[in-house]
Amino acid sequence: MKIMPIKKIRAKINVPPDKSISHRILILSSLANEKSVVYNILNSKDVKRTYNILKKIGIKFKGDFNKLIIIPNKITTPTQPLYCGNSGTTARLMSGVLSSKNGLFILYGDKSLSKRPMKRIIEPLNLMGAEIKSRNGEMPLIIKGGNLKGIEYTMPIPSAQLKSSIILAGLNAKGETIVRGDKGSRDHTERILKYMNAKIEVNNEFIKIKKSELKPIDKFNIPGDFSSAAFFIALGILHKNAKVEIYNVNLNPTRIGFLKILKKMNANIYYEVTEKYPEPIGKIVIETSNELEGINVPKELIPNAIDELPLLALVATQAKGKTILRNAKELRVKESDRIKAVVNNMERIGIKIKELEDGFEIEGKQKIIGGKIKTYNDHRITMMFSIAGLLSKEGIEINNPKIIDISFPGFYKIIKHLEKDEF
Ligand SMILES: O=C(O)C1=C[C@@H](OP(=O)(O)O)[C@@H](O)[C@H](O)C1
Ligand SMILES: C=C(OP(=O)(O)O)C(=O)O
Repeated sequence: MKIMPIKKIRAKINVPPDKSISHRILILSSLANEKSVVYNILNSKDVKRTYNILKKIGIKFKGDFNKLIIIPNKITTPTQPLYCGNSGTTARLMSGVLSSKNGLFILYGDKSLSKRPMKRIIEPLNLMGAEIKSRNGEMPLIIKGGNLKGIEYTMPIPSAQLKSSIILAGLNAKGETIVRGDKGSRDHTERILKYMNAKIEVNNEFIKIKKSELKPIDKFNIPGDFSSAAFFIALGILHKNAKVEIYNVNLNPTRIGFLKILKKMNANIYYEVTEKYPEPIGKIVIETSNELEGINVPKELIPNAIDELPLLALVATQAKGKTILRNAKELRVKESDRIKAVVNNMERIGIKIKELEDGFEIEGKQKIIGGKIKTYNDHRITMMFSIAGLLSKEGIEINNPKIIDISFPGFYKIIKHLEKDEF
C-alpha cells in the first residue's frame, strides 16, 4: 500500500477506545465479586488476547465488545498454554494475576514478545512466593501460582506493566504490598481499583495494596485512546493546511506527556477536559503549526509519552533547530527496537537522524521525500510512517499495513476520510 500526500485536512475524528484501559477493565472485572457490564471495549488484536486467556481460565462472558457482561468465576488450570500474541500488557498483567492463583499456567507469545524482557516481573512475583520459570527471563513463562505474601519492592524502571503486575498479585496476597519507584507511569490500574473499592493507597512515594474484595464495574466509559489520537495530533501540527478536532479522548495526566512536549515546541494545540471521573476525558483541537522549535525532551515527561516518542521524531523534522531525545532506552524493548526502527526508516525517506543509545538527535527543517519503509511488524511504527506518507513529497510504501489491528483497527479508514472537509 502506498500512502500519498494530501493537500488539505479539515477533520473531526473519534479514535477507538483506549487499549490500556480495555485490558485492565477485562482483567479487573473478572476478579470482582459479581458480574460487570462494560461498554465500548477496544476490539483490537492485543485486547482479544487478554479476553481469550480470561475465557480459557474459566471467566464467563456474554455479549460482544460493544456491550460485554463479565461473569467472574473460579480460576482453573487450563489444558493448553495461554497465548499472549504480540501483547506485552497481556503477558505482564496476566502473570501478576496467575501468580496469585493456585494452579499451573504457561504463557507464551509471538516472535516479538518472546524477545521482550520478563525478568522485571519474574523477580518481584517470585519474591512474593510464585514459582515462575523461564529461559533467560524470556517467554514462555511457566507459572506455579498461589499462596503469595506481600512485599515491599522498588522498581528499577518506571513501567506501568511492571507496577500493575505486582499490584494484581498483591490483590490476592497475604499482608500488604508496597511498590516504589514509579515515576508517573500510566495509572489506569490504580484508578480502576479505587473505582472498584479496593484497599489501595496511592501517593507520590508509593502504592500500597491489600487483599481486597472488588465491587463490579458499572457505567465505566472507556474513552478514546490518546496514543491513537497522537498520530492525528502530529499530522495536524505538521501538515501545511490542517485543522483537526479529536473528541472523547482520554486526557489522563499520566498519558499526555506528548501534548506537553508539543506545547513546549510551540505547537498550535488546545485541549479541554470535559469529564473527570474515573478517567479525564475531553477534546483536542490541532492546527498547522509553522513556528515549531526543537527541544531537549525533559526526562520527567518520558514515562508519560513513552508510546508517542517515535512520533516525536517526525515532529522534530519540521521544527527549527535540533531536537534531542535521551533517557528512552525502553524504546528498544517494545514490539520492535523502536529507536532502530525510527532511525532506519527516517533514513529510508530522506531524513538525517543520529541514533543514540537511549534516543535520537534530529536537526529540523528537513524535507520528507518518501520511499519504502520497513514496518518491523510494529503497529506504531507502521502508523507513524503512514502519517509521514501524508506529509511526504513522493508518498510512502508500507508492506504489511494489517499489523495496525494490534491497537487501532480503522486507522486507514480515518486516513481515507481525511480528504473530506468536515468543517
Ligand atoms: O501498562 C500499559 O498498558 C502499557 C505500558 C507501557 O509499557 P511499559 O510498562 O513497559 O512502559 C506502554 O508502552 C504500553 O504500550 C502499554
Ligand atoms: C508497547 C505497546 O504495547 P504492549 O507493551 O502491550 O505490547 C504499545 O502498544 O505500544
